[in-house]
Amino acid sequence: MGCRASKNAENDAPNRVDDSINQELRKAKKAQDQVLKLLLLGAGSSGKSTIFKQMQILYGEGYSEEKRAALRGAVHNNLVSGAQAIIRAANEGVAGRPLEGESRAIAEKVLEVEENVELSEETAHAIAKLYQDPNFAAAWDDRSNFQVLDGWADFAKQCHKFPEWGGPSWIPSIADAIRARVRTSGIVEEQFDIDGFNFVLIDVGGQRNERRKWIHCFQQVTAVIFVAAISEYDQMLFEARDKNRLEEALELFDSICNSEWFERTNLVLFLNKSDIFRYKLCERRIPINKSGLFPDAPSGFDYQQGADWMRRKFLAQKKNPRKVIFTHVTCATDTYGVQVVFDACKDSILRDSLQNLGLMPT
Ligand SMILES: Nc1nc2c(ncn2[C@@H]2O[C@H](COP(=O)(O)OP(=O)(O)OP(=O)(O)O)[C@@H](O)[C@H]2O)c(=O)[nH]1
Ligand SMILES: [Mg+2]
Repeated sequence: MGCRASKNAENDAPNRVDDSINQELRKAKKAQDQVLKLLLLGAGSSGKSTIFKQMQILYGEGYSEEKRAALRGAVHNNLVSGAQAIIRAANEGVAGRPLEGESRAIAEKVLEVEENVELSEETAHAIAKLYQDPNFAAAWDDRSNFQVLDGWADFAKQCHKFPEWGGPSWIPSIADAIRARVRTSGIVEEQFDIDGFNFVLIDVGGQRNERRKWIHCFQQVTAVIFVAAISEYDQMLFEARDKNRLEEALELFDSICNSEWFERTNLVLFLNKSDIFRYKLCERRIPINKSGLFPDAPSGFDYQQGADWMRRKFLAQKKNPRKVIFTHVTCATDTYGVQVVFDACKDSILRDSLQNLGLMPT
């Protein structure tokens, strides 16, 4: 008997180890079978789709030639419509100074170009020439006064290289593809396998008329990534020209972070467009309270103080003191920067969702 007892005791030990390994493996498998749903929310133009593109580059199939070629038309439209907006703003006295002489004649031609038309050599060179005009440049500098794409100059700087850049056989670079602006309408989603975990990333349109569609994605969300463009403190909404963009982003964040839908959902706040924020605040010295709407903002031009104020201002919208919101200052056009930030988010999202599933000690 003694011998059997001792034999059993000997056999028990490896079984317990095997059981606990199996249990851990089952837990890990269960965790990996979970679909982790990440929802990108935020106002129009805040940078949601740019983050989405970066995730495709970092964790998806990347940005193939085919995908980039499909964005040629978008880049052409961004370039031409941006130039037209600047010309109108200059000539109508909204920004900069009215164009004169040869530039005025060139500008008239550019205004005649229709949307969705292949970029011609004449238009490319006309825009390259206008880009050198001081009155046109002054209007571009005053771009907070009207609606124009933030990254327009990245395209304008290159169009003198036509046809190597912008020509019929040109394929946008990855940098051009990241900057190409196509307003999102509806809901776009893609699945990514990241470190063996199954993430679904959902991108929605952020302009006001798009937001009624958001509710369709609100169920079983693992984490909301709210994207706010902190550089837009002196700009008006595209869809409502009397509404300050930062004020809109704060109100929207208020409704999301206090929403019953997301009571138990991880919330990550991206304070985005940090590069433009730095340029506006430190180089152009545009005060955060230029609109008069943010009297509690720092009056100086220190980047860190400004970014810290933005963080506090957004977090002050939160009504539940127990709710944890992870914040990151981001530049969505910088692939490496997005990777670093996403790595940090991913770890906290995974830890939290595994705890919620009872797969990890709290
Ligand atoms: N310089 C700079 N540009 C950015 C940044 N994030 C986004 N952009 C640019 O801002 C523009 C708008 O970005 P999108 O990603 O299309 O914005 P969105 O939030 O998806 O906008 P909707 O689809 O209308 O909701 C694009 O031209 C981007 O290249 C950033 O951090 N820095
Ligand atoms: Mg979008």
